[in-house]
Amino acid sequence: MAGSQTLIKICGLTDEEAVETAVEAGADFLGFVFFPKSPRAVTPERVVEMVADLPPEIWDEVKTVGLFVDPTDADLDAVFRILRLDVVQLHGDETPERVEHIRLEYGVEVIKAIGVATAADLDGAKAYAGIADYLLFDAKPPAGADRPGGNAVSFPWDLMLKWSDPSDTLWFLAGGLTPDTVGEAMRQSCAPGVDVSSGVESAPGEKDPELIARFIAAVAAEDDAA
Ligand SMILES: O=C(O)c1ccccc1NCC(=O)[C@H](O)[C@H](O)COP(=O)(O)O
Repeated sequence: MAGSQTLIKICGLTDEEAVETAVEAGADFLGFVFFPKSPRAVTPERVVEMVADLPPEIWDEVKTVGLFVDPTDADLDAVFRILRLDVVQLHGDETPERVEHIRLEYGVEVIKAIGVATAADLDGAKAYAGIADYLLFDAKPPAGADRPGGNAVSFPWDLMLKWSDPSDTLWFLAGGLTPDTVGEAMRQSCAPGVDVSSGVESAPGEKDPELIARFIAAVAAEDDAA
């Protein structure tokens, strides 16, 4: 396992080979999408199958993330009855109070996604700093998109240099990253973590193991060079 300083989340995993590649290459977070309209949507039963053959010792280093959009407690219960997740990613309009409730009620870490187009969007994120365990800064969806994330769209990475947070909550840069762009994105944003979905796919919902390995190697190379 390679391992790197910058946290790496591979999101929208849908098959065993991609999961194994992500783990072997050194991903820190494995993301599974529980948003029915997504081409990456999975069931909790399917996630149980996908991770079943991973060596148990990896769970000291790797976290499972379930991605939801404005979930009710019933939505979360339906997944947690079958699958124990380490982290819940909230990609909708969840309030800080809702983030806090989910952390306490489900005993999980929470990643709160924040849509970014301009520096003004960073102001709204401050309400979640120190409440969510991690923030994830993602591009706002294009007009007419049928999902709030996973759209292969970027925002200006250097906007993140304007982010200041006394609580030092860890954060991910997301949105349209690829193996070819992630190094430059890391240099421009100084992100402590990076997240990718579309950029490691051959088609929506079909992860490409080679692209996953290249993405993680590119992050490690940038870490080594820094
Ligand atoms: O992936 C989806 O289909 C999705 C659906 C609903 C909300 C969020 C979704 N994806 C979020 C992500 O995969 C990432 O956290 C992030 O948006 C980066 O995606 P990408 O631009 O595809 O790399």
